[in-house]
Amino acid sequence: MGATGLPPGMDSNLTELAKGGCEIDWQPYTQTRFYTNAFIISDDKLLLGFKKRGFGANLYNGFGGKVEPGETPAQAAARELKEESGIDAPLEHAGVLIFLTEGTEWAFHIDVFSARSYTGEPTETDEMRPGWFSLSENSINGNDDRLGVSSSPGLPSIPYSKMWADDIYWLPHLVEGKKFMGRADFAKEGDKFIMRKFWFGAVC
Ligand SMILES: Nc1ncnc2c1[nH]c(=O)n2[C@H]1C[C@H](O)[C@@H](COP(=O)(O)OP(=O)(O)OP(=O)(O)O)O1
Repeated sequence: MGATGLPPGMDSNLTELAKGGCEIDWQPYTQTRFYTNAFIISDDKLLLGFKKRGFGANLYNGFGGKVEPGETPAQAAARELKEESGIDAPLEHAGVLIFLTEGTEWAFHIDVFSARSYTGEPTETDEMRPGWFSLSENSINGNDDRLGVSSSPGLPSIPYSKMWADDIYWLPHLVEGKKFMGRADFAKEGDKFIMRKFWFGAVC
């Protein structure tokens, strides 16, 4: 923990939402690389993409990627959303996720965005297969989404067991329209990423 009791890399204006994992030190890092991640909410539905290749393949996630030189995070988020799902949306900043993997000297700084409307039709691309998931309170949105029963006809509940392990701690907060910041340190075991330590806070 830093001097304020928050993990390194966090702003000071945060109220703890969730923390856990092993009693280990936060992984040190010397560089930061900037990424984006965007989530579309429409009525009681959430749009996710199934990542077909590359980093995070076979997981559901928001749409995003690297911030290119000369871009703001908001511009990168809009571009990545269009490239990966075919849609445009009035994205608003929703939070920041600092994400580390064991053995790397750098941290992902992921600016997370959300929008409550969009234009265009979500379309499968080389990288992502978009799909809608129910946000209804009647759908079971815990770890075992296989048992999920959605009240949005035909829609499954949010597939947390097939998403990055940190998402369950901040995505419900984003869906409620609240801002967050947090950190998750992962280890790599074979081709799997295991979350070792995490901390998430609400922005006051
Ligand atoms: N732990 C965790 N939770 C939620 N989301 C993420 C993570 N780690 C992550 O990396 N992400 C997100 C951040 C980004 O949206 C993607 C990673 O981007 P990706 O598309 O794989 O990046 P590149 O392929 O390098 O970039 P582009 O080529 O798309 O610019 O996952």
